[in-house]
Amino acid sequence: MRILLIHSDYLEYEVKDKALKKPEEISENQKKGRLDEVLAVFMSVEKVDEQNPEEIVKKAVKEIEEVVSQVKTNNIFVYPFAHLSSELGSPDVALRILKEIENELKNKGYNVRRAPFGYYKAFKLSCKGHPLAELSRTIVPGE
Ligand SMILES: Nc1ncnc2c1ncn2[C@@H]1O[C@H](COS(=O)(=O)NC(=O)[C@@H](N)CO)[C@@H](O)[C@H]1O
Repeated sequence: MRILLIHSDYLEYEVKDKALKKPEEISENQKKGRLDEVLAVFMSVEKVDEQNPEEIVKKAVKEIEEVVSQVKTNNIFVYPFAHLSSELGSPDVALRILKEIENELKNKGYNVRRAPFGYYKAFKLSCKGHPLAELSRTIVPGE
């Protein structure tokens, strides 16, 4: 999994068109979303992650929690992003992993939104620009 973490004044998105034949089913109020004072977490699930999705979920949550504590926010935006890797995992596994990451973070008490999966989306992001505002992580099963 490749992760890009951007500490932002806000992240807002608007769903445009389907990017997959069968994107995630969403309600009307999921077509637009915004969080302020947020850690935006863009994630590309990779083929190798399919070897042990549960381990990837745990490692991703650990990495996200570490950054959240450093930048001192409680708001997290889980954002499916297919452009951080050339070895993408299957959409089904990717969606399952992202939903589990969302749920684990919610269970830990964070305020979490997740952008819809399988759609082209317009988005606006306001990076804060401090030294820890732009971070990336790579996690793989086993290591
Ligand atoms: N492995 C993945 N990790 C994260 N998001 C993914 C992944 N696979 C699919 N998605 C989601 O599905 C959308 C489309 O994925 S995609 O790989 O870019 N596929 C396409 O764009 C297709 N139109 C052609 O393959 C992405 O914007 C993202 O929302």
